[in-house]
Amino acid sequence: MTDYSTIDFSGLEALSADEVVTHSYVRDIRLPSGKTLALITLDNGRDHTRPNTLGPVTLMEYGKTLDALTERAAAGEIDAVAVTGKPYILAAGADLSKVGEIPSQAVAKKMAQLGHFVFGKMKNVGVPSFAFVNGLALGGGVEVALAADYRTIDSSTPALALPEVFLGIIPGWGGAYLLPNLIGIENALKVIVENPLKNNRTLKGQDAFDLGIADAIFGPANYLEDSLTWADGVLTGAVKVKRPNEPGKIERMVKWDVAIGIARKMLESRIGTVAKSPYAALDLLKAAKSGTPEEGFAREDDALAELIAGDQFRASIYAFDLVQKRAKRPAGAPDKALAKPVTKVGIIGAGLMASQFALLFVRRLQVPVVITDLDQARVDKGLDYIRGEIATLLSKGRISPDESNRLNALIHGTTDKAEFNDADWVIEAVFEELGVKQDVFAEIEKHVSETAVLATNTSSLSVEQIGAKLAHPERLVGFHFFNPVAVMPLVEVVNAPATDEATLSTAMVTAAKLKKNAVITRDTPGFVVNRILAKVLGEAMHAVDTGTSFEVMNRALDPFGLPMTPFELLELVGLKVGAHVLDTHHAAFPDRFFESENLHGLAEHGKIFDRDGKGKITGFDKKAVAIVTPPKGEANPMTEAEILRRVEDGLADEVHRMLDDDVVHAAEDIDLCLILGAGYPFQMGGLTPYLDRVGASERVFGDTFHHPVIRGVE
Ligand SMILES: NC(=O)c1ccc[n+]([C@@H]2O[C@H](COP(=O)([O-])OP(=O)(O)OC[C@H]3O[C@@H](n4cnc5c(N)ncnc54)[C@H](O)[C@@H]3O)[C@@H](O)[C@H]2O)c1
Repeated sequence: MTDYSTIDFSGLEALSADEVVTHSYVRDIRLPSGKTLALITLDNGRDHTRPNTLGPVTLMEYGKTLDALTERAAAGEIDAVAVTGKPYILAAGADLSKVGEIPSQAVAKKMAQLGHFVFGKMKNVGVPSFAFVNGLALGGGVEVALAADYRTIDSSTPALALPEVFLGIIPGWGGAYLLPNLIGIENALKVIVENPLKNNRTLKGQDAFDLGIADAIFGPANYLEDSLTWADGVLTGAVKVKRPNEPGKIERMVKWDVAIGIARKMLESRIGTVAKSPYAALDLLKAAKSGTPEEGFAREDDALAELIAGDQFRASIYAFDLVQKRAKRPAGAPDKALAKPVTKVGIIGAGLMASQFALLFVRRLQVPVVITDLDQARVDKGLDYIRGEIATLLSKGRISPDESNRLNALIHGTTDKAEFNDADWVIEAVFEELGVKQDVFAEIEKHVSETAVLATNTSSLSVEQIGAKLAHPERLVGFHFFNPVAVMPLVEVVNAPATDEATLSTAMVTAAKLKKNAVITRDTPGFVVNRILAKVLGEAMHAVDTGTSFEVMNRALDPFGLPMTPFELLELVGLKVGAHVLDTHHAAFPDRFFESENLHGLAEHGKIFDRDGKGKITGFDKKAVAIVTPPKGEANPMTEAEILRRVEDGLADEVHRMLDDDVVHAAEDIDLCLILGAGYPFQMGGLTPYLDRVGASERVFGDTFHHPVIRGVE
């Protein structure tokens, strides 16, 4: 058992020279029964935009406060202790930028132990302890509350979460042990593993109460008074605390391991096995079934220290920073003041992509959206989809009946291009054929005003060539969404040679209004995401074309960390689309990109995998394997390691060229595109830190993309 009192934590303050200290202010409150409750308020003295955080100095002060209260409890001066936060905020957890500066695993371990040391004092204060979760509580903020005997929560709490797994670490200040023992294993898995991986989903006050994280819930109007009265009831015995989700014997003996097993399978199929933190969290949750809190906390210390010092946490911090900062202020964005107002949107094509972004435009811009296609039947199909989605949003309570009526009234479908006359933003998503797109724009230009902006959703054609028949090519910009549009946060904004500043600015401002992150790219084949994926998929197809088995190829890139295997990705984007993308890249860069006859064969055949009734992969389709397998004697199979190395080196070369050619402004933009447009996991930190870490950058161009290389410490 760790005796935290013997550990010297004094070195840790150095890590937080500029820590904004969250102070612990204490005041005594007389409860209705006459008992005295010492209320600690955590407050960093800043406004609500700077939540309380928990750096080493803060924790040490909180610890000293609890020491003083322990003495007062022993002297009989107080009957209870409670902790709450400044208005609407309990605490947002550790200051992660500082955690990233931890120099060694030994220091990381001390940081983990400091949390346990301090929060342990709450448990041992000698009188009943309460946490009043009066608002935002994230990570360590939740663990402050879990350390108390009882909790209440404000129903207006906007977000409560243990997001650590998302950032490559685990809830290591008590969360991984205490939460499952409070709310049961299935609920704890949701909070600690599933939600972080679902785009970092958080709980509202009511959700947290329903899961059993809090024992009582009160509205914001009299939250503190109500919590104090309730606490008084607990002290006097008038209130009996019930914990229906607390795990019983049967749950521990039967359900626990089963739930962990199911979660593990879910993880393996969704994110592969490369990301360490979700699996470390699973191991801790599994072990939390039995043993003392002290044993659980010691395991948390070890796991947290190892992860904090490792590559993946540093990579996550880098990725988090990109998404928080660089994505919000895109490199090379022109003056916003140049942007033209968008008061009516025209959409050409009512297919898969067009109908999805028609919905997005109407919801986010709240302006009339007119959609067209080759004939009325196709228009109607697109409209049916959009209206169906609006109905679903309404039935789920995501929009009000008024909003639903408004959106339906704003959407209009037609085959008459004259209805585009007053549109000031027109975007096309017709077939991916140059001639078709050129003709579509030449035709629409006859209808729209002089100043209307035109946008193309092409995935890989040249925007310059698409605009070749335009009288005003300066008004055309690439605006490349990713499927599914509602989920994928990226838009590649393609700045073609003729595109003028006002058009580019309109595109950037429009992307922001759509709540998408825009990255500006040059007008080069595949822009960023498809060029990288074409490289990966081309190498993968080349491996099987030359005789590597499907099994070997399909697993070879696992360490690279993409959320799915190359073959799964090909089926997801569609085999025909995939073949087309490879052809386009081969045509542009014949010396570096493979095309694949076999992929066309697979596209004709229609599938690679066998699947069960629920769509789950059960194996490779025999016919697909036969199509690709070369005749005996011609086969020259590769090993998994050879394929991985080819892909890594090929990507290092490609990214290096992209930067030389100014396809984007910096390596960070390529990383951002992969994270936001291809689901590349945070734990990998984007593509370029990965290529540096595995040595591909050095091998290929004798340098690294990042100086210093983003990696962990010993
Ligand atoms: N599917 C994806 O994942 C994806 C992702 C990003 C970009 N894109 C790009 O979006 C575009 C559309 O792709 P999609 O998957 O939505 O295809 P789709 O086949 O589902 O839709 C294309 C629609 O355009 C219509 N159309 C064709 N010619 C037209 C014309 N002259 N006037 C009006 N309508 C016309 C077709 O009838 C069809 O309904 C392509 O350029 C594609 O590369 C697709």
